[in-house]
Amino acid sequence: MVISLYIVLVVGLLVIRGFFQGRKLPQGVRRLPGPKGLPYIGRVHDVPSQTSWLKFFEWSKQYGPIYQMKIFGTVHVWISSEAVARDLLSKRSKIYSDRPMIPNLPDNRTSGTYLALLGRTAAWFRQRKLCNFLMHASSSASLHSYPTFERDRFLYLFCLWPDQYVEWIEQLTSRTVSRLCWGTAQPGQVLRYTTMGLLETISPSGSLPNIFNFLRHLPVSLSPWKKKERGRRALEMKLFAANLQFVENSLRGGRAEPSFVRTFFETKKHPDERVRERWGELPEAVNVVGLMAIAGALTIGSPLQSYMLAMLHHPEWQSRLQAEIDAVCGGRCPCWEDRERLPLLRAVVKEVIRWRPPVPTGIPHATEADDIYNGYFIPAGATIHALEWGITRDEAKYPDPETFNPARWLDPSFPSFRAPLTRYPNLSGFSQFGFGRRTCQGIPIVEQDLFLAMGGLAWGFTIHKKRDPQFAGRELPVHWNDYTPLLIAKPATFPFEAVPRSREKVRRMRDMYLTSLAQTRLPKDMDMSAFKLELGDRAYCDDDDVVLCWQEDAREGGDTSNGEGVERKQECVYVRGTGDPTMDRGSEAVEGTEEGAQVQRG
Ligand code: HEM
Repeated sequence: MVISLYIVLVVGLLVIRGFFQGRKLPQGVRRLPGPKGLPYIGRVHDVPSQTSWLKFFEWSKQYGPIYQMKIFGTVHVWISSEAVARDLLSKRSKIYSDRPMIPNLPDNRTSGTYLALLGRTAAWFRQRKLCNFLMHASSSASLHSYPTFERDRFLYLFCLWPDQYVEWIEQLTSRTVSRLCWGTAQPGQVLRYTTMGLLETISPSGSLPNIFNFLRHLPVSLSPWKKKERGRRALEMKLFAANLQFVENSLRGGRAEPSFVRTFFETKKHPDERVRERWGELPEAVNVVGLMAIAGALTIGSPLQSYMLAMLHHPEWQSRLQAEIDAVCGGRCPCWEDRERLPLLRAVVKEVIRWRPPVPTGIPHATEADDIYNGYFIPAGATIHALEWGITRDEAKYPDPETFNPARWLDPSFPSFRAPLTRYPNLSGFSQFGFGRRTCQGIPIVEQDLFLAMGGLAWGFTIHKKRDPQFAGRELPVHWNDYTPLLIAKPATFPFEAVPRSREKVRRMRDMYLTSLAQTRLPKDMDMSAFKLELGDRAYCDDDDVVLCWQEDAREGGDTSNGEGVERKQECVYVRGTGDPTMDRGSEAVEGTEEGAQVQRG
């Protein structure tokens, strides 16, 4: 009886909704073109679960730079032209700056937890202002050199164990944002894990309810997605609370490193009450900082891996880049202060992002009112996708778009060229970071991280295709475009050889690593108790998914280097049974142990 009533109610609501959405349009106004689909479900069956952006781009070639498709009653608009995206998302941002509801995280617009997913609410406005203030304070202090210290650590670990490149890249990015957020790299590994889980929760291809949205009505007991998200969120909250506790303890001891949270606390001590109150209350600041950590933990790793892919397929650009770095830096590794004199390195950074957009489908906006654009009707409540993959393939702006060609940013004959080369190319205002009022706020971090890491890789290594000794040294094939399907896409792993360019450079890398350790190690008596997550802390509810919690001990006398190779002593943060090979790899070493294990190589 209850079920029948429920079905009648749902069908009734759908009919009413269909009636309003199917209403007559004003004279001379048309609906956007687009692929016709089956009633109600639209063309959902035609969207591949892998590299969906290629299909959306293919449709844009057929239907034009802006087209629509109805899926489960919602109008989805796809934009593949930067000009159209700017016309709507930037110039009409008053009605195009909302976010759609995510079926697998249905309170995303209102809960205030994740700024990037909030609707255009007062909380979003406040949080964005705070985010902006914290970013500005940190970037005007050159991000406290954290990206350099972490890059130096990364290069030597990559040199010792290049096969584990994904691990080192993701440690680099998650440790850097952890330090920016909380003044310590300690949370980096758990942050990676909880962020990957959140990506699955919100990505269309990550959880079934995001495609078949009626599944969101299932009770928790019948919904593996809800259970998984609850467990993930519980761990994330525990992590953020531990991080806050750590900063508070460090402040009490007068030894807090610079961080977003420290900056926030400092404003609370300001003599002027208006300044004290300007940035809101602590619980909201904890969420804002947490979101900034999430936003930076994995995104930056994607272009770093794409850089390696690009160098494997285009060795000529690697040689040119090395020549530029050698000429300008005279044998030392590039540093952030060199940026004006390294335009090719900046062009490579930008071209990697253009060639393989890290967020290829974009993060959707939503409309708050009906609109008419060039005679086409866009209804209120539509989901608007700036298809970043398509935008970077606009032949008018990027001739021969499939070719990786950094010259398009350096040579005046290309439409994307901009002078002066001491300043351009840079990432500011680049379409790949979104549009209008929702533009990405992490560009200073991305810019510095990528410049230093790509520059360091080109300085230290020649990356080339691996040869197979069993087949007369034949080159092992490397894919061009096999990317993971979540909202942030990263390349599937590939074989390669990373040859250090000289013995001298390896020696320098080791010195840089040791210096970075010395500069970043915390005093011996530092209170790290906040980070003692328990062995077996559950991240997910499935029995297999157990967080083992390794933490690198970064105190004096903790993480040590024996001067030859590197000895990694870890206490706890690892994850089993996630199906993610990156996560699984470390678990072998800790299986069955409580204290952790020593991993020694090199
Ligand atoms: C390669 C790295 C990154 C890429 C490609 C990227 C890209 C994007 C994109 C496409 C959006 C959506 C813009 C829109 O809706 O129009 C976005 C939003 C955002 N990003 Fe990033 N991002 C990156 C790294 C970061 C980092 C390191 C941070 C750290 C603070 C960050 C913070 C944010 C925030 C706070 C938003 C939400 C803005 C809002 O909704 O108001 N991003 N990013």
